[in-house]
Amino acid sequence: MGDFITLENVEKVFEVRRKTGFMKRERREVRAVDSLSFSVARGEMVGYIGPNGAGKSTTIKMLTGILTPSGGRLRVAGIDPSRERTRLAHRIGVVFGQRTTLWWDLPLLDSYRLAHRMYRIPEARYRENLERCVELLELGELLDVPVRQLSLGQRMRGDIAAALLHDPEVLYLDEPTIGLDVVSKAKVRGFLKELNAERGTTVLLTTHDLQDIEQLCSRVMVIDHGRLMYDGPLAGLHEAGESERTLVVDLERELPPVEVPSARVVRVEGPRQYLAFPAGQSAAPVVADLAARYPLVDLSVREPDIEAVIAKMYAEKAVS
Ligand SMILES: Nc1ncnc2c1ncn2[C@@H]1O[C@H](COP(=O)(O)OP(=O)(O)OP(=O)(O)O)[C@@H](O)[C@H]1O
Repeated sequence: MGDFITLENVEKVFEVRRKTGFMKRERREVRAVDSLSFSVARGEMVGYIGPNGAGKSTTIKMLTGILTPSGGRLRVAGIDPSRERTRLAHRIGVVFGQRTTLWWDLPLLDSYRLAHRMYRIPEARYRENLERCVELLELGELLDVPVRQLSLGQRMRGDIAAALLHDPEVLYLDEPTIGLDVVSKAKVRGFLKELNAERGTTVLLTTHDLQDIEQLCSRVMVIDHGRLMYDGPLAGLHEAGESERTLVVDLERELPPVEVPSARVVRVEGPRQYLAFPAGQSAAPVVADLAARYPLVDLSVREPDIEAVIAKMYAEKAVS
C-alpha cells in the first residue's frame, strides 16, 4: 500500500505586478502555498478545505502538473507531476465543479468517445466503465443530449463519469456538489462512496459543504494562507474550532428569550428564536427541554458551515 500522494515542504509563489501610478508598477509576491507537507495513502478519501484564497486550487493544480512548485518535493504514484504530466494524466481524474471538461455543443456521449481515444482506453474496459457510470449516475437518458442543455446536476454527473472512464487511481474533486439540489448531492455522494469502496480509488475532495465531508471523508485537512492548519478526523475539527450548531425554534407567539440548559439564545426575530449549542452534542435534550416548557410550532437544526468553524479556530489560534 504505502503513500500514494506525498508533499514535502511544497511551496508556490506567484509574482504579481500591480499598477500603482502612471508608468509605475509594483512587484509583489503571493505565497499561495507555503511549506506544505502531507501524505495520502492509497484508497483514502480526504477532505481538503479552507477559506477562499487559502491555496486549495493551487495545490490541486500542482498535483495534476498544471503548475510547477516553486520549492519542495511532490509525488503522485511515484511521479513528479510537473515533469511527467502526460504519464500522470493516465492515472488521475479531475473534476472542477465550476468548469466542465465536456464538449459544450456535443452530445454527452461524444465527449466520452473522445476520452476513449485520447486515453487509448481498451475497448472492453471503456464499455464496462461507461456502462457502470451510466447506470450508477443515471445518465442513460442524457447520452444524446448536448452538454449545454444539461442541468447543473446532470452536467456534474456527466463530468464525474468523464473523469473515471480511464480507471484513474486517484480522483481530485473541486467543489463537486456546488449549486446542486439535495437529490443530486445525494446521488453524487452515493456514487463516490461506492467508487471508493469497490475500486479503492483515492479521493481528494475540496468543498465548502460540511456534509460532503461528513458523509464521505474520514479525514480532513484544513489549509489557510497556504499552510496546513489541521489534519485529522472531522470530529476533531469541531472540537478544535469549538463549533456550534443552531436550533431554529418557531414559537406560537413572541416571547422573551427562552431559557434551557446547554443552549443559549443568540437571536430573536418575532416568534422565531435561534439557539446555539455545541456541534458535538445531540439536539435531542435541547428539543425535549424546549418542548416541555414552551409552546412550539416548528424546529430545525442548522449545521455550522466550514468557513465559520475555520474562522473560529483561526481566531482562537491567534489569541492563544
Ligand atoms: N495565477 C495566479 N497568479 C497570481 N496569484 C494567484 C494565481 N493563482 C492563485 N493566486 C493567488 O494565490 C492564493 C491562493 O489561491 P487559490 O486559488 O489556490 O485558493 P483557493 O483556496 O482555491 O480559493 P477558493 O476557495 O476561492 O477557490 C490567492 O491569494 C490567489 O489570489
